[in-house]
Amino acid sequence: MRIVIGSDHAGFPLKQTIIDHVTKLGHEVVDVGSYDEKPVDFPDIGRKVAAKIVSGEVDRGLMVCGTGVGAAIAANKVKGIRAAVCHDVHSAHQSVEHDDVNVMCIGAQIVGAWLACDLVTAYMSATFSTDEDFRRRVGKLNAMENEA
Ligand SMILES: O=C(CO)[C@H](O)[C@H](O)[C@H](O)COP(=O)(O)O
Repeated sequence: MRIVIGSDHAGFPLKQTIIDHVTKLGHEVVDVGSYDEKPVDFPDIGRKVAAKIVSGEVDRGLMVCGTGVGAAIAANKVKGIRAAVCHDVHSAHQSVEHDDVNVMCIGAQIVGAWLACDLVTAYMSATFSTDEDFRRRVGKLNAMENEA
């Protein structure tokens, strides 16, 4: 798969570890920054991550900020994005299997490097279920984007 990754300054220290891990898993990574710990606003990075997915340039995304929360809020503002903070391995794969999550967000101030890599392994190995219940629910999420 092709993966986009982005972080703010708080997520930057964990980003390269995740890039190395995703690469080791056999995926291609597009890094949209940040490239150092100079403060940046996570919505600006969320916009860049989301754009790569919506354009079809990549298959999925990863975002790292301090908590993962701001990253998820930002990415979810973009139509076509289903972002979730995942700090446990079960959510990391079920979010894809049931909810077709396409941006997993991690808090670099919350989890360490080893758990982050396990989360990424679970996220990257998961696929969206063909179960009609899950498909219908995600269809309803998509429909909500076109309301109001
Ligand atoms: O976690 C975050 C947003 O949910 C951010 O990465 C920041 O850590 C948080 O907003 C705190 O900001 P600061 O500029 O790093 O103090």
